[in-house]
Amino acid sequence: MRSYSYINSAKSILEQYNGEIPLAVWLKSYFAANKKYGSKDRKQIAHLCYSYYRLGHAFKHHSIEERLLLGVFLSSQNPVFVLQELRPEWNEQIQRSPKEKLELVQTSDELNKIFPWQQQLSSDIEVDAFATSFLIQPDVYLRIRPGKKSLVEQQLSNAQIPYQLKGENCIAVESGVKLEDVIAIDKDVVIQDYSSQQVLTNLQNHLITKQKFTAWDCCAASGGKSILLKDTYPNAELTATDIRESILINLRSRFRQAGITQFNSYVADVSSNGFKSATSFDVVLCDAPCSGSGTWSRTPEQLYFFEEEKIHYYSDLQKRIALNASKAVKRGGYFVYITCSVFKEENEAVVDFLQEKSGLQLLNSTYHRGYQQKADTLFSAVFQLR
Ligand SMILES: C[S@@+](CC[C@H](N)C(=O)[O-])C[C@H]1O[C@@H](n2cnc3c(N)ncnc32)[C@H](O)[C@@H]1O
Repeated sequence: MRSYSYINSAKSILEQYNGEIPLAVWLKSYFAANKKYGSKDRKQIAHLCYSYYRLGHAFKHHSIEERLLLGVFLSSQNPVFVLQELRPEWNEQIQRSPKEKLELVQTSDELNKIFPWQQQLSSDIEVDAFATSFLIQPDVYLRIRPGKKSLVEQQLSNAQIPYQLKGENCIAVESGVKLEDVIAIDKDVVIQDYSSQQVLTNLQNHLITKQKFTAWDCCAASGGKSILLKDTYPNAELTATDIRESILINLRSRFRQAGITQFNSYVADVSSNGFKSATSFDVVLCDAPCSGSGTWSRTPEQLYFFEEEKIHYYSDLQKRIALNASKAVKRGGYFVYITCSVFKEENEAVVDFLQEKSGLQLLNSTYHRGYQQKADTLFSAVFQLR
């Protein structure tokens, strides 16, 4: 295919896609229905589409074609086929940093427009660095499970997969690497973002124990934080709940792989009026549903399609879930509130609300800032019921 065909195919996709389902899922079924694209074509076209959304709300007055070229220039680090033909002078500058490249092409301050919700952004997040991070594809991270480090390093080396150790038990690999055939996922490693791996460090500063204690992961999804908790505190007696049975089926299957056999899991809508847990726990984890704004460089289509009103929707839901869940904390026990959002209304405002309404005392709160290291940004706050 020629460059202009790639541009036209990407343009046609962008005109049809409306952001309702993840772009990766949408593209998969689009390419399955359009067999004429070979694997190289699919890669080029997908890269163009993702690059378009990486611009967020910048360059909105440009045509789709021009935005596709700008997007692919600003968010690629290696020469790109379409630029070779259509903007060879940009390909020569491709290895410059996104900020330098923006200076080459911008007519006004477009960096400020990539992420337009600066009023809602937490003051702990550096605006320019955060906006620039959308132009960079984050890495994929593996958390090595206890006792598996040398095995995992050996397996990656044997398969000649380049990797980088980031701290004791974290490995970064480039996105797109096929890992399933090389490593036992969930048994030996968990695919988990770098910042996501850090969210229990504040709890670990307060709760240092090898003893048994009870823990409830009240928004467990498929159990990423639950497995982290069990690896950190092997004697934790875990209960995992979620509003969706379908995701708990995934959790049970992952737990099987992970060798976690003793646990409770059931469906619970923790936001509902009058919800009350029948049991109380030493530790409650509340990894609440959120805008996901700290993870949008993985899913830049969400940056493009996000509607500001959603921030209030999530904040309200988070307050209801967190307050209901906080009532299940035993005296002396801990409550950990987590989101992958960068909006203060979803984080600092929920912490203030909990301090006012729940009787919990805030011990610490942190942004786990991944935006300058090709990772997600998460927020965590640890409370205690004294
Ligand atoms: C951010 S995800 C949790 C991710 C998970 N802890 C992990 O590490 O993989 C939030 C989860 O909250 C669940 N959820 C949404 N509303 C809920 C509610 N009212 N009660 C309980 N869970 C809810 C969602 O189904 C979703 O799985």
